Order: sequence, then structure tokens, then C-alpha cells
Amino acid sequence: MNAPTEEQPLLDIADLRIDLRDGRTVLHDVSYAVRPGDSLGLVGESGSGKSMSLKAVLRMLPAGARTAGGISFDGRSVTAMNLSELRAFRAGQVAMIPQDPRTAANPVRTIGDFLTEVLVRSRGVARRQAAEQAIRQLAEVGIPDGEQRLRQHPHQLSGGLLQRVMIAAALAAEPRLLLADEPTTALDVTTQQEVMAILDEQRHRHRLAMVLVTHDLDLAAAVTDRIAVMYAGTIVELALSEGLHRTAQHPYTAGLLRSRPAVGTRARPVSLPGRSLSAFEAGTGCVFADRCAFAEERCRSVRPRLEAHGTHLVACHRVAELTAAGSLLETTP
Ligand SMILES: Nc1ncnc2c1ncn2[C@@H]1O[C@H](COP(=O)(O)OP(=O)(O)OP(=O)(O)O)[C@@H](O)[C@H]1O
Repeated sequence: MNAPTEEQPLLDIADLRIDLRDGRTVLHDVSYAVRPGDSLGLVGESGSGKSMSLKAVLRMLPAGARTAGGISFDGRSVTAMNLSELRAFRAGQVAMIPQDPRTAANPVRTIGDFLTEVLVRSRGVARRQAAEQAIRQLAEVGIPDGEQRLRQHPHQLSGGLLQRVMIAAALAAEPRLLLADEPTTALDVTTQQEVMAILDEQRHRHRLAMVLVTHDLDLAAAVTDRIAVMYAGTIVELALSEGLHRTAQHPYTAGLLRSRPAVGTRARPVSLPGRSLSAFEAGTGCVFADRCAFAEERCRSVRPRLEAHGTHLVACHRVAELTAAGSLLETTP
């Protein structure tokens, strides 16, 4: 279950909880670790807290939000960093790949300005040298005509090209951790695959750790080592990505898998009943109890903890009996 290496975690999240200014809890009991070069997918429906948990790492939460629990990077507490430490952490250790490159890019500035700004301003690199470096970085993400691209504005590039520019910009600062929040959802399907392949290749080449937020279990399984399935502000299952589509142990993970169109089978997707809850809407019991076909009395009153079951971590009172009979994906209530 742990990453194949015994290295210390680069990012270590322990019992993270976030309450908004109005008192609503949006994240609770979230723990995971990512080691250097390791990648984790945070998967779940809308509102489950995936983006919030990335924003917490960067300390970019909505004003007035309160954080409890630990977020440490390379052994240092992110929550305890002062402003200049935080600025250095954001500029040099961690990079965010945005969801929609068009919203993230400044429309009036050239791609060249965007890519060279950090090098010229913060690192004192000469403009010509910074441009040459930017051209090399563009080539690395599959943009061969960099010299010309540097003179262009964001609207002159397709969404796919612009997202490659964002990846090049993220890598320019030589970060150790990439945070990617639905990095391909704003792109068309074929472009999505190309951009994801480049991100994956670059991540491996530079041995970067990555946390990838997505609602797409198959995408997460293809490019991450482990997957944390989130529901209502918490992790309900954490397991190795490989084989998760066969070995899901939490009823929510199984439901997510059943609800997606599976390539190569005749099985029809079956939607999860009801709607996804946010953390503050969940009661005292299991966060998934209202939508779970297997829920019984204790599931509605006592919250299960995320505990080891085989090679998975699972938060379900009934995990042992549900999985005893074989694959949960075949089990009907
Ligand atoms: N800026 C904000 N102010 C107040 N509440 C917010 C804010 N951003 C998110 N929330 C709330 O926090 C909860 C978690 O949202 P979050 O964006 O982390 O979910 P998500 O899993 O990333 O969903 P999506 O896939 O839609 O991005 C939701 O209930 C959401 O409404």
C-alpha cells in the first residue's frame, strides 16, 4: 500500500480539517502522504473537497477559513510558515497546474513574458538567456516552434497548447511537487490525452511528486500510483491505483466504478442514487450512509474510521462482510 520506496514523505497531510468562516466544515479527517516521485489521485464527485485539500497545501483557502491538523512539506509545517517562507515555498517547491489555462493566463501579456517573468525578476537571469531557457522548456512539452510562440498572446494558442505552456511554466521553477486540479477538463477529448501524457512524462523525467484532482477514476488510475476516493469532505478509500477497478472495497468506490461507461464491456453504467453531499451536510454516521445500499443502523449513527483492510484503507463498518463474498462490484444488496 505504501509507495515502493521507504523515503520520507514530501507532502504529509494528517487529520486535516477545514471550517469556513460561516462555520461550515468542508474537509475533515483527511490524511495522506506523498513521497518524492510518488503520485496520488484525489477522486470524487463535485463538492467532495478535492480542490479545498489542494488549496490548503498552498494556504490559498477562502478568507476566514480555519485549518486544523497537519500539513507538512519535506518535514516542515506549511501551516507554521511565515509569509516570506510561504512565498518561497509557493515559488520554488510546489507548482499548480490550473484547471482552465485561459482563466489562468493574462490575456494582454505574451507567452514569453509569462514564461520568463520568474527567471528575470526573481532569479536575475538575463532576458535573452531566460528566453532561450523558455524555448527549451516549450520543446520539452512538445512545442517545437518556441521562438515564435514566445511572441504570441494566449488567445492565439489553442487550449491544448496553452495548457502545455502552463506545464512548461510550472516546471520552470523546478518544483518538487505538482498540484494538478482537473488539468484537462477544459480541453477536448483527444487533446486531454495528449496533455495528460506530457504531464505524466515530465513528472517522471523530473521525478516530481504529484497530487492530481479529478472526478475521473480511469484517468487517475492511468497516471497515479495510488488513489484516494473522497466523499463529503473525507477519504473513504485509499488504495493502489493498479487494479482498483477490480478490488474496490468501499460501496462508494464501487458505485463510482459502476457509474462510468466501461470500455470493452456491454455492462450499462448505473448511476449512483441521490446527490453528492458536502461535508457539512453529512450526519454523525458514515458520510455515505444516505446513498449506500448496504447501510444499516450503526452506519447512520457511528462514523467509521479509515482503517487498513487488506492492502486498502477503507472507512466502512461492513467492509469485511461485504468483501468476503468476492468482488464488491458483483455484490448486490
Ligand atoms: N470559495 C469558497 N467559499 C465557500 N465555500 C466554498 C468555496 N469553494 C468551495 N466551497 C465549498 O466547499 C466544499 C468543497 O468544495 P471543493 O471545491 O473542494 O470540491 P471539489 O470536490 O473540488 O468539487 P469540484 O469537482 O466541483 O471542483 C463545497 O461544499 C463547496 O461548495
